[in-house]
Amino acid sequence: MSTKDTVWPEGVARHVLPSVDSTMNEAARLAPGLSGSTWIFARVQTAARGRRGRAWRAPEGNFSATLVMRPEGGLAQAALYSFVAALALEAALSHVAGPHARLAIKWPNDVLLDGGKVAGILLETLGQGAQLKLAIGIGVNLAHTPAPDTLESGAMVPVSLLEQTGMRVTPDDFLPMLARAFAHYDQQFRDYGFDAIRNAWLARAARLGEQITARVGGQTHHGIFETIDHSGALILREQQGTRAIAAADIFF
Ligand SMILES: O=C(O)CCCC[C@@H]1SC[C@@H]2NC(=O)N[C@@H]21
Repeated sequence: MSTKDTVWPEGVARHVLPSVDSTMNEAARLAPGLSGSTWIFARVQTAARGRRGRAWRAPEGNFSATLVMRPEGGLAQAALYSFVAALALEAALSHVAGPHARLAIKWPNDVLLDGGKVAGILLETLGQGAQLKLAIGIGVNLAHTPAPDTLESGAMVPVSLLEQTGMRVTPDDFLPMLARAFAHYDQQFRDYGFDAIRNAWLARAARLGEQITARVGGQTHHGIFETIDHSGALILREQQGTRAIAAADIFF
């Protein structure tokens, strides 16, 4: 690790907790009193959650944090931060794992390493109107993976950075790298809009141009993953035409 790795982005605050139920819950508790962007970081979470109400394991040695911030463009743009966060997470992991690590982003925001899920992102809005804030929760399997019997059928195989690369990175060391990468992509978004983020995201997308399956509610759609549109929706080319999918579980 070089001294540059520990540099903290200017104007961003952080709260460090030894243990918490969930950094998302702590974000909701603290948000009304926070004025600027703040990372809420915990060494252990006892009741962490994933997308769609799923449980998320967050033992000591894995990375757990939630960034509370004001989204550029308010509620309309808030969901686009899913892609900003995924790019930042991929960049921070690439920084620690090296340029040859096989990293990719699975739509919308899971980060894959060697084809397995190494990190997940959960977005929640807090407050309304002028008080609107976004909580971006990030969990990374730096050292541990959940036991196979805790996974839903069809879930991506979980992997850890340690097991795939042999790299030992502590959550405390990973936090400034991720915070810097996020500040970089957030600035890109503010300066150049979603197009810049979309292009960078597409360059790292898993299975772009390949056959995938999207499960939306009770319906299953098979097709070619063509692109993402300007709202971040996945464009699936089916035999009868293209379909824009705003939210789904994706299977390879
Ligand atoms: O892939 C997913 O389902 C998203 C997982 C998000 C987990 C992180 S860990 C930090 C933050 N606190 C939580 O309770 N969840 C998110």
